[in-house]
Amino acid sequence: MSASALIEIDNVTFGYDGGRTILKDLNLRFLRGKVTSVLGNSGCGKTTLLRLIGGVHAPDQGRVVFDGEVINTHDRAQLYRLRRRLGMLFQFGALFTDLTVFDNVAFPLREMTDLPESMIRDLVLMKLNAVGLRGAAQLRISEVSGGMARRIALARAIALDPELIMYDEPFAGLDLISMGVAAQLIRTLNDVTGATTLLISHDVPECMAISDWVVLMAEGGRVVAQGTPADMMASTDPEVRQFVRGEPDGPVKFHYPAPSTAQDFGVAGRGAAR
Ligand SMILES: Nc1ncnc2c1ncn2[C@@H]1O[C@H](COP(=O)(O)OP(=O)(O)OP(=O)(O)O)[C@@H](O)[C@H]1O
Repeated sequence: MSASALIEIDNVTFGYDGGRTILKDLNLRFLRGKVTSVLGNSGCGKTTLLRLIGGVHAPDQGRVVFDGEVINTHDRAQLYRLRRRLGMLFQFGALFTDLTVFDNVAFPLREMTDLPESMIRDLVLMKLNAVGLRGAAQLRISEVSGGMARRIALARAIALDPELIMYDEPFAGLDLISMGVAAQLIRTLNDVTGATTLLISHDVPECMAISDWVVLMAEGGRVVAQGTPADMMASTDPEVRQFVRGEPDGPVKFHYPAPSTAQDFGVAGRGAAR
């Protein structure tokens, strides 16, 4: 990949509290203006990667670089500056249920800027318009559907015009139509705002449909493969094929290692089991 990376993960190794290594010697680049998806099975370290980029944790080894600056989790002023440039949408990115849709989106603008209320109003309505919910501005969060709530959270995540938008499982719990809408929105918002998007998810078809680049990660933060969605779909690597085609069995086993069923259910060789 070229030099225009917004985020660089250089030889990063990390374990929580110095415990088990979650990411080992990880190297990745996320290019400016692109939508990149990181796919991988549960527990392989995807959320951990987002936390390192957000400066929540520091790597044990290696460095995380944001726009040429090494993230230093001890430098509070730097973190504050970097986080203002980041929009994060977490799986259960809680909206304030007692507030209106409008006030939820206005929240980061009121907290982080000194803009006059008239300008906040215009910005909020613009963001809501971008997610198709300008007309819902005065509803309370308790009155909106799950799919709408996700779009509101999205409008809130982009309220401050972040340069990097990170999504953690943005499709979780959505029905197929809402999922398609959310996916297209993520793509559109990236392109319209000129942001860079990083997405972690289990939902392969949605990620393939909207990403410029896809990274398949496995246990320990091992990068199994990366490439364009077309590259990934055409891959003959059994591990990639299993993942992108959702094949039930392949190198990654469905079952967590366990004693044999015969042993667990007490049916081992009937005659033999006493
Ligand atoms: N705060 C924490 N302290 C200790 N261990 C953690 C912490 N957060 C995550 N882990 C462990 O780190 C590993 C990677 O977790 P992570 O959430 O990054 O995976 P993931 O790929 O995002 O999984 P999922 O797709 O299920 O969200 C898991 O084994 C998890 O149990």
